[in-house]
Formats: sequence, structure tokens, C-alpha cells
Amino acid sequence: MITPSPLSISLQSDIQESKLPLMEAFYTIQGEGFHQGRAAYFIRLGGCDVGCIWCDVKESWDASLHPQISIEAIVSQALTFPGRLAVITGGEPLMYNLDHLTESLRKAGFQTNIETSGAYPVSGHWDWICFSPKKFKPSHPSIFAKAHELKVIVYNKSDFKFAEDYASKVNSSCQLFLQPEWSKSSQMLPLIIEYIKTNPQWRISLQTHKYMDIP
Ligand SMILES: C[S@@+](CC[C@H](N)C(=O)[O-])C[C@H]1O[C@@H](n2cnc3c(N)ncnc32)[C@H](O)[C@@H]1O
Ligand SMILES: Nc1nc2[nH]cc(C(=O)O)c2c(=O)[nH]1
Ligand code: SF4
Ligand SMILES: [Mg+2]
Repeated sequence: MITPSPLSISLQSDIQESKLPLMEAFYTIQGEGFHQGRAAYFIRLGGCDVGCIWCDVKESWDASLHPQISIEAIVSQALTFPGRLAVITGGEPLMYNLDHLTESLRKAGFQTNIETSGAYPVSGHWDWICFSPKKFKPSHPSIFAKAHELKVIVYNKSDFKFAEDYASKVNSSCQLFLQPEWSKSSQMLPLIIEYIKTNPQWRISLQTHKYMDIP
């Protein structure tokens, strides 16, 4: 058996964490969920194998199409804007170990929020975890105790049952949101409104940035 030397271990973790595939980064308004309406710097990492049929950012899926950018450069670009809320999204950001990215952002004064499907183990140090589970890939068990927000996308009627299954698995302080799938909004919105009036523990989340025509 070959035991890796301490040097090769530290090199491996450097390779894993010092650069990340960056699809785009932009300063905008958080459009969805609990923090909707706040100025935020979005960091969108490339790479996702969850395969949601209705994903609104399929260009993110192939990580190899996006450049490897150093965490130092990502954070220094973020610092050029006045807001100090960073939202890490993707792609599926938890495909990567995010300890180094979140520590660097926190040291620079950022609040760290993440948008995740929960399909990979939770790494990183988060102020807010928005967990949006998917039927296309099971959740990793580490997410249930840690999620601050459960945001279920409603694409058809069966998603209400899916949402309740997940609500019964997350921690008791987790905030519950139903968000219409964008292309099905006109059919699903009336159902969501009636559902929430009957089940007031849920709240509605709309993709308000799409109505405002901002990134
Ligand atoms: C593009 S995903 C990236 C983060 C992560 N992969 C995830 O799915 O949570 C960001 C958010 O957009 C939601 N989303 C993606 N496509 C959508 C669509 N067509 N309509 C409504 N919400 C959508 C996801 O559920 C997630 O909450
Ligand atoms: N404005 C804005 N708000 C968002 N909230 C979650 C987003 C995402 O794609 O993760 C998103 C996004 O792409 N734009
Ligand atoms: S998990 Fe997120 S990025 Fe991946 S396909 Fe689904 S919505 Fe798109
Ligand atoms: Mg989006």
C-alpha cells in the first residue's frame, strides 16, 4: 500500500480548493427566497450532474467549459462592489469543497449564502443555506440539519407531496418556500396560492429578478 506523504496531501487539498470553475459572477438583487430583495454578489460555479429537465442555467452543467479562477481573484473582484452579501450558486456548488472559498469571503467581511440542491456533502461555513431538493438526484443526509431554507420548485401537482416529504425531514427552524417553475408559472401559481392559504407554514418565492429583467 502506498501512503501519501504529508506533502502530497497538502498539494491535493490545494488543488481542490485554491481554484474553482467560475461560470460568471455578478452584482444584483437576490431575486428568490428568504433574502429576496437584498443586494448580493452572485458567484456561479460551473458543474452539475443533477439533470433537472427544467433547469434555467443548463450552460453551467459542463464544468470544463468554465475557467478555473483563483479564490483570491474571486474575492478581490467581489470586494469592488459595496454589498457584503455573497451568494454561491451554480451549477451545483457543493460538488466542490467550499471551506477555503467561504473562509476567504468571511475574512473579507462577506455574509456567505448558498443555493444548493443538497446532492453533495455540505462543506464550507455558511450564514444561510437555501436547500432546493430535486427528484432527479437524492439529497445527501448532511443537509437536513443544516438547511435554513427549504425551497421546493413546483413543476406539477405531485411536487406538493414532494415538498411535504422534505419539510418533514429538515430541522424545525427551516423556513419553507414553494417556488413555481418558471415555464409553468401560469398553471402552478394558482395552485400554490391555494395551497399556502390552507397550509400557512409555507411561503411563496417568485423569481423576482426575471420579472425585473435583471441578472
Ligand atoms: C440554477 S440553481 C443552482 C443551485 C443548485 N444547483 C440548486 O439547484 O439549488 C438556483 C436556483 O434556481 C432554481 N431553479 C432552477 N431552474 C428553475 C426554473 N426553471 N424555475 C424556477 N426555479 C428554478 C433552483 O431550484 C435553485 O433554487
Ligand atoms: N437575481 C438573481 N437571484 C437569484 N437567486 C438565486 C439565483 C440562482 O440562480 O441561484 C439567482 C439568480 O440567478 N439571479
Ligand atoms: S441542481 Fe440546480 S444547476 Fe443542477 S440541474 Fe438542477 S437546477 Fe440546474
Ligand atoms: Mg437563477
